[in-house]
Amino acid sequence: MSSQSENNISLNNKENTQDNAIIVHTFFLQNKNIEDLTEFKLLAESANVNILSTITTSRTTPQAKYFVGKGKAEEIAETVKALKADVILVNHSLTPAQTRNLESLCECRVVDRTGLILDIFAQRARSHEGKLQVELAQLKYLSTQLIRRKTGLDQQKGAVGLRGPGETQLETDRRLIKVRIGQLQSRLEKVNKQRNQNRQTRQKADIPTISLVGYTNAGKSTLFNRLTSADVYAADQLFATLDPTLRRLSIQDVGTTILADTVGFIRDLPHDLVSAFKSTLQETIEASLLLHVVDASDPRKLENIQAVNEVLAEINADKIPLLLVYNKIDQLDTIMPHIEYDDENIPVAVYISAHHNQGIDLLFKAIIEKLRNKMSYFRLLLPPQAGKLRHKLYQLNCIQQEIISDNGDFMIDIKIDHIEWLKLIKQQDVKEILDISQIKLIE
Ligand SMILES: Nc1nc2c(ncn2[C@@H]2O[C@H](COP(=O)(O)OP(=O)(O)OP(=O)(O)O)[C@@H](O)[C@H]2O)c(=O)[nH]1
Ligand SMILES: [Mg+2]
Repeated sequence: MSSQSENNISLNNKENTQDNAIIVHTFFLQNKNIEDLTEFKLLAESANVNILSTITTSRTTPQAKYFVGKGKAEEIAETVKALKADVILVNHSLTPAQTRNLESLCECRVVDRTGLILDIFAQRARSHEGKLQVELAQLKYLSTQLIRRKTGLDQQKGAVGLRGPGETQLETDRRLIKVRIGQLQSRLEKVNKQRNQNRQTRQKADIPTISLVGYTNAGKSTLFNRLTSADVYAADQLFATLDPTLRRLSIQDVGTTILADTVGFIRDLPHDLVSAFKSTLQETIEASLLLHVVDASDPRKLENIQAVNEVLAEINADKIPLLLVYNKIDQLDTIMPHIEYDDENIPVAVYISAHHNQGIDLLFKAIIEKLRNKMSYFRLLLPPQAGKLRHKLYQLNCIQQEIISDNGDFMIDIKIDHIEWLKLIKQQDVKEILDISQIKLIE
């Protein structure tokens, strides 16, 4: 695979040696944000690329042919030759034509931001499901980029093997990719079913899931390890975690919960990638509580929070109770571990350092208070002899309405703090009288 137009989305060559890269970043005049470039360099390093040189330029709008201007493109080509670079990494989404034009001018592979993120994902995926998802996302990306592989792929080649008569190579490639995408999707569906079953078992047992979400490198895995004493890979790399990791976590007053560590988010995440990871993010979508971990020492923390909120909205997880966890406060001189409350005295944010073990007790406290605040609505059907339980419900002050039927059954609607509910149904006498199958959740 020495030809530059082959294997475009894979950065690492076969021998798995480090690629030497030139980084290209364009500042748009209204937004001269140096952190964008810093983050891109970190992305490149996370992909195990050796950065030879960084070329920046300013524009008001992208240029159609090369994205950068013609003069800049020539400068890039000269630098590639002088430094013997293997790849050009461009911190934007390029059109297939721009990639192709830049490749032929510079005689060097060109990978854009999406391609780079996909490459990191491909390197990181460990689970069967993760690998399937990455391959699916890569193929979807490849199919949009296909026109670039022009030479030798666009001519009529006649009916050979799988190809239909009169089909061009490009059409064949498209068709094969479509077939493979279909295969991957049906395999993913199977894996997904299994995952759903596991989740349903947990839901039946009424075990709440707490999901760690947040911008990549915020410290989710470090916190996960801190909370569960697990040994999950945490590193100063972007997208260190790809597959979700689940652990039991016992919390005082709440009981058993499941804590989920998840893939980090990043701004400008391609839409296809989000949808490819939807099933991985399912743990997030169905969580009882989200811990949104923020790197409090990042100058762009507000933008990062915004980017994460956008992805949460995209996967319909924006209605789930959420607690902001400002991490890495050891990097800031002025902030001590504390909880921030809203007007109704409900925790909204906790300031901690996962790495230095500061404020973890406060985090637990806030989680308990936050889950306490979560109300559940049930309709119970109680037999006449359940008087004692009915009395308990009255004591808890949670009965909203009660209807007594002719045969003496009680139909009771309750609104109850979720933790109280979990405690209640654990009591032996309640267990004996309450027919779980008769309980209905009311919206
Ligand atoms: N100074 C400081 N560094 C921290 C703290 N928590 C985590 N880190 C560091 O931040 C880096 C990223 O941590 P991870 O836990 O891998 O971050 P993550 O959010 O899981 O990242 P992805 O899996 O890539 O999304 C590591 O180098 C950690 O050691 C903290 O409280 N203080
Ligand atoms: Mg992680």
